[in-house]
Amino acid sequence: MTARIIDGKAFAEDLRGRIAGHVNRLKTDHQLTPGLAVVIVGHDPASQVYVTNKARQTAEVGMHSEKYELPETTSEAELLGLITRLNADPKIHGILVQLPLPAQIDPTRVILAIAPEKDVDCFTPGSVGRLAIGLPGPVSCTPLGCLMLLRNEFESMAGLDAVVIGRSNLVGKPMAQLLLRENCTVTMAHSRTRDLAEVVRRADIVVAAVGRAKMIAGEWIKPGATVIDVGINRIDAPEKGPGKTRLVGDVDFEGAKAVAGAITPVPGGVGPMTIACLLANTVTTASLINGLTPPRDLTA
Ligand SMILES: NC(=O)C1=CN([C@@H]2O[C@H](COP(=O)(O)OP(=O)(O)OC[C@H]3O[C@@H](n4cnc5c(N)ncnc54)[C@H](OP(=O)(O)O)[C@@H]3O)[C@@H](O)[C@H]2O)C=CC1
Ligand SMILES: Nc1nc(=O)c2c([nH]1)NC[C@@H]1CN(c3ccc(C(=O)N[C@@H](CCC(=O)O)C(=O)O)cc3)C=[N+]21
Repeated sequence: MTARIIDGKAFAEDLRGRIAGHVNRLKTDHQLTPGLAVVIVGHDPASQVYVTNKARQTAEVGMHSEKYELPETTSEAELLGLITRLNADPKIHGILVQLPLPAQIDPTRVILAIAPEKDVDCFTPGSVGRLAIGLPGPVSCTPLGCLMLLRNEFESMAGLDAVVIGRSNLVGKPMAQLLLRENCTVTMAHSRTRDLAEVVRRADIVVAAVGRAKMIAGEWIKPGATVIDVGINRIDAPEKGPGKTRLVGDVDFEGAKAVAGAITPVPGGVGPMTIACLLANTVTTASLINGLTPPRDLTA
């Protein structure tokens, strides 16, 4: 069996088209231009990829975008000061602070400083709580993107065995919540999981969000399973020339493709969906801040 390749890039393009339509309507009917501020501190390679692709696509859908690139040595007080200014800025409806942050900055303090109504990453306690009890609001961008791709694959996910590898607040935990909401039987795996291969072997749906190049082997995958690869890892690519690199996921793509039913590639899978969902969340928060009902087709 050779897996079908899930084209996240095309799906995201379609989603961005719908977002652009909503942005246009907010502009003409309500004189409202949704605005997104992205803050990056230091040089995490996955964050760099994210920022580059995001700035262009934000402009393409007609939104206002601001980018703050702060040096690795930025203090926690400086970052909190910037967030306070963005919280008060009426042009800004979404604030995204890229993780990971350098060691001198406590991510929890930063997350708690973000105005809840501008929390497009779904990081703050209120947003996380709403997601957990099933109330409407922004949903973490990457899990939302994965969910949209999965819903496109299945008429129903009820009763399927799903394993999420990784338990971060950014990806693993909210992903598990969404799969549970789809009535999957969800297993969460992490660095202390015993016999990960055996856990993965049982799964009809595998979501890998670890950050280790090709660590999920093809032989671990159940024949016919759907594999969603969230990982973004930059590895050396001497075949492209000296000093060149390329992006790979957490799954051994070639190995898994031979057994899986469907699989997302890296690049071109989850990454573009994350960006589209970030834009969708900014439309949602811009609407809510202005007392408007957010478009239903952009949320979970
Ligand atoms: N494509 C996209 O749009 C996005 C991609 N990413 C990428 O996804 C990956 C994960 O991101 P993020 O969740 O933020 O990462 P974190 O580093 O916050 O979390 C990694 C998780 O993987 C687990 N883990 C580490 N080693 C192993 C192992 N050997 N076996 C099983 N589990 C392990 C950790 O377990 P423990 O908790 O026990 O330490 C942890 O829960 C990264 O590559 C990141 O760049 C992230 C966001 C969006
Ligand atoms: N607060 C916070 N929220 C995040 O959502 C977040 C974060 N911090 N820190 C970093 C990770 C990483 N991440 C990516 C998103 C899209 C691509 C992406 O667009 N990927 C393209 C890459 C294309 C290319 O340039 O080759 C693809 O996979 O096709 C990559 C990485 C979001 N993250």
